[in-house]
Amino acid sequence: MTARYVESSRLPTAWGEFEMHGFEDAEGNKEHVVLTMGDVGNGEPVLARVHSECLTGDALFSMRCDCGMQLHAAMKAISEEGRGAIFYLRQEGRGIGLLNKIKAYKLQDAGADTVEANEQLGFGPDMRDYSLLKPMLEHLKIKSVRLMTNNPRKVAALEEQGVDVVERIALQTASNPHNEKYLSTKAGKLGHMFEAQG
Ligand SMILES: Nc1nc2c(ncn2[C@@H]2O[C@H](COP(=O)(O)OP(=O)(O)OP(=O)(O)O)[C@@H](O)[C@H]2O)c(=O)[nH]1
Ligand SMILES: [Zn+2]
Repeated sequence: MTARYVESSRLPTAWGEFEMHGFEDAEGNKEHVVLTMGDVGNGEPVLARVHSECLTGDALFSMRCDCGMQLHAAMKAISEEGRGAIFYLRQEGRGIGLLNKIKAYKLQDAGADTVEANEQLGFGPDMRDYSLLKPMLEHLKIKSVRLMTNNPRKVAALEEQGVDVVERIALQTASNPHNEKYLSTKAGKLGHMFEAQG
């Protein structure tokens, strides 16, 4: 997959002013954004988050997952450093799309875990393709990152794009009764690295 740079603008947010860079991915017919703060192209490792779209968590305050809280935590961390980048990839539902994610939630309400629900719908557990990061990283001249994630596959994916992941920073948010099973499936079946919470 590839993405074409289109335009940039300012984006003032609750966590300060970011620069928003828009990319178009003709293959997936999707529009993606990268939010940056400070000079990310100066060669120093960039505090970065690769965030997969989650309409329910990012915009609708869902408590079924930790996406919204992770996005806010990443924006806050970047604003505190005054420098960083958030790659906001439109790969809703780990790449299966919003309507299929709703179908997966329905199956989860009947007892399936996140991975089983995807499989029952005929999808792999994680359909995301990170190759469209490459043109974004090149455009922004980012060669090394300190990556905020619990997902080892994201670290591997960035390294495959030729980016040096000099550090992985855990991005842990609080669990609640609605997302406990989701978080434990991520740790148990998807290899996410969570530290024990007291
Ligand atoms: N198919 C499916 N996708 C989900 C479900 N819950 C959340 N998602 C999607 O999962 C994506 C977020 O990925 P996660 O696996 O939660 O976390 P991650 O981004 O890989 O890892 P971190 O960097 O640690 O956050 C978003 O695109 C969500 O829409 C679910 O139950 N089923
Ligand atoms: Zn989510």
